[in-house]
Amino acid sequence: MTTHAAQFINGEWRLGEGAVFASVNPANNEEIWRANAATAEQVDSAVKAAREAFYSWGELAFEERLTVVKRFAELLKENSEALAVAIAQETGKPLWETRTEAGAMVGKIAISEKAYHERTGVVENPMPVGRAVIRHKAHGVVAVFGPYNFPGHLPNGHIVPALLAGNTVIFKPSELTPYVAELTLKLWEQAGLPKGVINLVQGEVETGKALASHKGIDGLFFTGSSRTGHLLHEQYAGQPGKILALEMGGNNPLIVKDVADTKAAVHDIIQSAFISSGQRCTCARKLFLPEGEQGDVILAQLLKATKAIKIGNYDAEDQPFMGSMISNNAAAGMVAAQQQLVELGGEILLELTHTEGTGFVTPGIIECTKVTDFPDDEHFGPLLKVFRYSDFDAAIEKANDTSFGLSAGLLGDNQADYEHFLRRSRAGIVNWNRPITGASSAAPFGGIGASGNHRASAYYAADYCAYPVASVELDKVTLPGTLSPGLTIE
Ligand SMILES: NC(=O)C1=CN([C@@H]2O[C@H](COP(=O)(O)OP(=O)(O)OC[C@H]3O[C@@H](n4cnc5c(N)ncnc54)[C@H](O)[C@@H]3O)[C@@H](O)[C@H]2O)C=CC1
Ligand SMILES: O=C(O)CCC(=O)N[C@@H](CCC(=O)O)C(=O)O
Repeated sequence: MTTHAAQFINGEWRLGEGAVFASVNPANNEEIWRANAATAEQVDSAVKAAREAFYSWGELAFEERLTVVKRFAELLKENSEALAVAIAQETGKPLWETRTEAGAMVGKIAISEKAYHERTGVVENPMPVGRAVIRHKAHGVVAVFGPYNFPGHLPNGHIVPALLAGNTVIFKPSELTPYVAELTLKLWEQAGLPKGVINLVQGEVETGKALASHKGIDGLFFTGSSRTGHLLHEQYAGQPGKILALEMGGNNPLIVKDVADTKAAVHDIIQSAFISSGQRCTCARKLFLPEGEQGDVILAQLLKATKAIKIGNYDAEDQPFMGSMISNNAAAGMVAAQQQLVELGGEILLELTHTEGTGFVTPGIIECTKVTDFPDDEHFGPLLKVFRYSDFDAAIEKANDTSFGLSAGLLGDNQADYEHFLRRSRAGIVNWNRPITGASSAAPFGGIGASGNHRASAYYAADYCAYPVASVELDKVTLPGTLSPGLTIE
């Protein structure tokens, strides 16, 4: 495959001037995309183009910006199958799932429009003299960094609200999913976004560093690993004027207590732990099961159902539940994580196995109750750690024993247990009798601790896309009826 013009800067597709990199289908290693990375100079051109475009884009009426964004939504709908196929080819996720991702991208537009008005609308309050008005203004030029696991939906969750608010954008996608980013940018171009309003810089870490450290950006919206997020946070220290929104990983617990329908519990556990081959930041990593008969029954059913999970190619006619992981390396990393847990005292109940040379793994379940030095790492794949408990409070305490705090859930039929769990749980998403994946775009999405920096995304993304401006206003300069003591104005 030859290189091609993959950098979208100032409304033009340009050849990158950096090193060549490629994207492969992780299921069969077929190359699907190849191009040269953007250099620091090209990143600089993108930032300058975005700055130039900001003045006119930011000053358009909201309805004018919305018109372009709605055209993008129409194009997304028309091209949703092509986009779903591209996401599936590049990530290995099955088509049934990537079709929902393409659908979520369309849904984001109406939700962001509503959030713009509700979260950042104009509010007027009368004052004894004049009125107090709250308005919101765009920050300016913002960088958006995306992860590979939802290469369409998650960057879109930053880009759409950022553009609606009036910012201009430089998008740096994951180097593992450049093809999906390119297709998405072509739709923005077709939608008629003025030149420079959105720019795409593709490349590996060097391109990311050049953008993140560029002095000309006013903000950075990041979804990705906690490790990279922490690096960015350190890099932004001492720059209080720049807005940094970090959506990072999790080490998420799911507790089961007193359920009548054990099959339903098994369903919700599988949806929580193994959807997207465990590559969702919200996935359950730790499962707390009660000691005794109920826990034994659920565990036996879970092992049986997990063993039966269908794994396969994204386009198999009989669709699999799990496709390939993102890469051979990521899959090998999961085998290493499993081995590390065994060395720490974990007991494999269902082995995670890897088809070497591909991203395919089978889901694994490992009993970790006796692991004393449990590592607080996010294992971003289909490996579920099981802990048996005798005391609910002790289970909640152990569930909270993590530096992360993204999602948590209780499967249990007793409402009082849920209310107790909700009070004690330390996470940004706390669910009851539902899987802990599949968060709603109509709610805030973010975590505490090492999972984020209190700039929740999804419905609350509007908040970090604009800053509030408070004004006290009166139509004419007017002398007050009563002057302050000691003043004489004649
Ligand atoms: N909380 C949330 O909303 C979500 C969090 N995630 C997390 O994302 C991770 C998986 O995504 P990955 O693509 O592996 O994340 P990553 O952190 O490796 O990469 C994210 C982005 O940052 C860039 N990047 C990497 N190192 C950089 C550096 N030193 N300077 C500047 N840019 C850099 C990458 O090129 C990519 O565009 C998981 O940890 C997952 O939990 C994924 C989805 C949602
Ligand atoms: O951002 C939104 O609009 C809602 C959040 C969302 O879609 N979350 C998904 C995927 C996030 C991930 O884990 O990568 C989910 O909760 O399953």
